[in-house]
Amino acid sequence: MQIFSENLLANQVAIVTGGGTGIGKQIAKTLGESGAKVVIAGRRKEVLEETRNEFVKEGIETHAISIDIRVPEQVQQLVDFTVGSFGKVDILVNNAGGQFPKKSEELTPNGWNAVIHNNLNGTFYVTQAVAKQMIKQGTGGAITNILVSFLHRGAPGIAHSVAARNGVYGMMRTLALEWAKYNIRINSIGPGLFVTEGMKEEMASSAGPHFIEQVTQDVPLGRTGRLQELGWLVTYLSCPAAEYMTGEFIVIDGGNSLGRGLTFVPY
Ligand SMILES: CCCCCCCCCCC/C=C/C(=O)SCCNC(=O)CCNC(=O)[C@H](O)C(C)(C)COP(=O)(O)OP(=O)(O)OC[C@H]1O[C@@H](n2cnc3c(N)ncnc32)[C@H](O)[C@@H]1OP(=O)(O)O
Ligand SMILES: NC(=O)C1=CN([C@@H]2O[C@H](COP(=O)(O)OP(=O)(O)OC[C@H]3O[C@@H](n4cnc5c(N)ncnc54)[C@H](OP(=O)(O)O)[C@@H]3O)[C@@H](O)[C@H]2O)C=CC1
Repeated sequence: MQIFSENLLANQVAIVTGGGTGIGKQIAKTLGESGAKVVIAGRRKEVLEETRNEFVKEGIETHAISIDIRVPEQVQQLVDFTVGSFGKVDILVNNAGGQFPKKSEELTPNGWNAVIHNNLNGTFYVTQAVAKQMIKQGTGGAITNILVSFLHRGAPGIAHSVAARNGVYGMMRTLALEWAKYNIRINSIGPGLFVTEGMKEEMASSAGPHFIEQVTQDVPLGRTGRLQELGWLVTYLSCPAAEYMTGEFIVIDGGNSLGRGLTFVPY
């Protein structure tokens, strides 16, 4: 279903980290279907090339680059590659990230650091490098971070990830203030459960075969999210309709983070 005009983001250039798979792939596709030129970035070259070929067949102007967001020099290569390919960058989606479930008392310092480094440091490196380019261009920009729905509530088994995402949240609020004068807006999205291969692999070892059904039972809207719904939300945040929004965190989880609700109802 095409919700937005196919010219909405014409002449806009978007970078999507982790754009070769899952949520990032769908976000990049939806931005492309609204007219944006897209650069997808991740570590696995073959996966990126496969996605790029798919997009190009669909008429989306796409380039792909293999980089690790944890390595500042490679992050700069991503920005240079984007500017070299499409002349500028207007939209950034910080989607690359993830974690592994582990009881906190069993987490090793390396395990903790690995997740903090990827989700917090990596996101900062990309955000800073892209924003410097946007400041140089002088035409503003829209940055969206993909975080998690349980940011403020907490989630047993993934303390490292919740800590890192809250770090990104704090960073976002501060950068929204610092960069408003450049008309660079920065917002975040908190997805609930969206079925992707990455999510299934991550949960496979610890959560058991019925994980998805169990989580879905707690979702008032009674289903998992559709990837397209995240694509639309990022498109909205990246387009002129959201020009007055910055520093915000939007949860999209079918009501899951409301919990089970009150047991007492007055009717
Ligand atoms: C959870 C309850 C929620 C209830 C309701 C929820 C509704 C929404 C649920 C949605 C949850 C979110 C889903 C997603 O995020 S989907 C995304 C899926 N993709 C991923 O998560 C990718 C995960 N992987 C990575 O990002 C990287 O592999 C990672 C950063 C984790 C590690 O990379 P790195 O290359 O640095 O790792 P090393 O191999 O060098 O290891 C470093 C140390 O980390 C330990 N480690 C790494 N992986 C694991 C693992 N799978 N299990 C245990 N430990 C791991 C590793 O052992 C090293 O430590 P040591 O040296 O001490 O051994
Ligand atoms: N699916 C879900 O229910 C939810 C997902 N999220 C978050 O959404 C994002 C996407 O998740 P999803 O699509 O499900 O899972 P994926 O595992 O498919 O997505 C993770 C993507 O990030 C890339 N990536 C990870 N680390 C790096 C790195 N250091 N440098 C460059 N790229 C990297 C991966 O590519 P590669 O391995 O090739 O580098 C991959 O494309 C993640 O941040 C996840 O935590 C949040 C809430 C719920």
